[in-house]
Amino acid sequence: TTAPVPLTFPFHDWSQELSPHHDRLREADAPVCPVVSEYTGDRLWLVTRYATAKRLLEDRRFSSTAAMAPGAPRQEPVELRAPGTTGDGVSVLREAGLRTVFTEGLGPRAARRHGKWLRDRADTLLRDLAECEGPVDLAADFAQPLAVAMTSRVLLGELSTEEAALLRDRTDLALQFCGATAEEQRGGLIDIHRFFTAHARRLADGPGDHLLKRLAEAPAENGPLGDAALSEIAALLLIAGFPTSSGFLCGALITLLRHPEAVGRLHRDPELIPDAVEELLRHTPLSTGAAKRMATEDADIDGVRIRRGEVAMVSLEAANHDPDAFDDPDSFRPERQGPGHLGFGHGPNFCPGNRLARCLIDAMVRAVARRPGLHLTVGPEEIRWHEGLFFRRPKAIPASW
Ligand code: HEM
Ligand SMILES: CC[C@@H]1NC(=O)[C@H](Cc2c[nH]c3ccccc23)NC1=O
Repeated sequence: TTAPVPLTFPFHDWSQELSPHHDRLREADAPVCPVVSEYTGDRLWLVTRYATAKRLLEDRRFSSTAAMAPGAPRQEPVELRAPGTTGDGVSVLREAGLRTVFTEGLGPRAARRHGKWLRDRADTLLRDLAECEGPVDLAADFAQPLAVAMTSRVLLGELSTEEAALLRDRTDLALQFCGATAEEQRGGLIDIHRFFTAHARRLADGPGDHLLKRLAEAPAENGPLGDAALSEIAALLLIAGFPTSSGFLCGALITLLRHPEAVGRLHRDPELIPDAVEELLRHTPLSTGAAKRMATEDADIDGVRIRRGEVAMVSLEAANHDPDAFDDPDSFRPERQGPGHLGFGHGPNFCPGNRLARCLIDAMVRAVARRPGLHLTVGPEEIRWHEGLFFRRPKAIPASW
């Protein structure tokens, strides 16, 4: 008998329909399954069950930093590091003693400070669209401009329309599994690095109260941030904060428009919006890849021996759809009670931007709930998606009132 051919990863589910592999893996006995990276041939472990995912993500023997190191087994075609950079902005922040400034700059106070104008911007964008005749594109003219506004005013400083377009195109190029050669992807990473080498200091010194300014002006333990460190940090804010927010807002919008009765309930009772935001974060798949951790010592997870140096990946979207954790997981139920979702991960690398992201999503949902009757003008299966992106995003969301 021939050994079973291990699954290759990723599963190529570029739309919001989760791959049938996830169901099969969850039903199979092994909650930790061997897969092979389609692009590097590296052998990796994949976790798809909620309980196993939480346990692994809070297990200190599994390191995110080690999984990013050069030469580590990996899912992505090219290492996410421009030549001459560490490719690990989180460690640059830690070594500069700026993690507290960073997390506070993204924390509840920042979310409250920016909440008012984010809601006004979301409402204005949607009101202007409501005055248009015929169908509108909620991706290009609502979700993405809202994500750009947040990235500019909260994270990086005032980006021009051209700069935002350049950065969106280069992050799409760099952060994808297929659709570009390895050389083109490296070029995308280099262009992002070049952009911030040229502009990070100007953005930090420019107008506004954004995070890059707060980091550049903070009294770092090891002296103020040099240009190279500032550029790495700016690239981290972009890569972690922009394609994720933009893709998520688009995906969450589609989920809302497919559930008009839920939007009607939120219109009548806006107090339900925060719970709806959490259910959107559970239900809406964002990453087509997985959160990766390298074992820094041999570890047994659910009877599977993961050896030191091997990399385990957690599919957060599979865990968020685990029937053992969530009743009828594929249905969108804003009033659902139950365990916390893993839409922002779990454990030491839990998303530090989660408060700001919740505030952004809340602003989007509030604007949609104020104008019920908005609906897709195509069937959900007709929506076209950017194929291959790490963070799913549709090419357009045709809608009308
Ligand atoms: C809807 C929007 C967002 C979602 C769904 C999201 C989700 C996540 C998830 C799941 C992780 C954990 C990855 C892992 O465990 O390896 C993460 C990490 C991270 N996120 Fe977010 N995020 C969003 C927006 C943001 C924003 C706006 C920022 C602002 C800069 C941000 C900054 C980060 C950073 C720096 C990390 C790495 C944390 C670490 O490795 O210690 N995210 N995010
Ligand atoms: C190389 C593939 C790429 N590498 C990562 O570390 C992230 C981890 C992650 C899972 N869901 C998220 C949502 C927002 C931000 C990050 C994540 N996912 C990826 O696809």
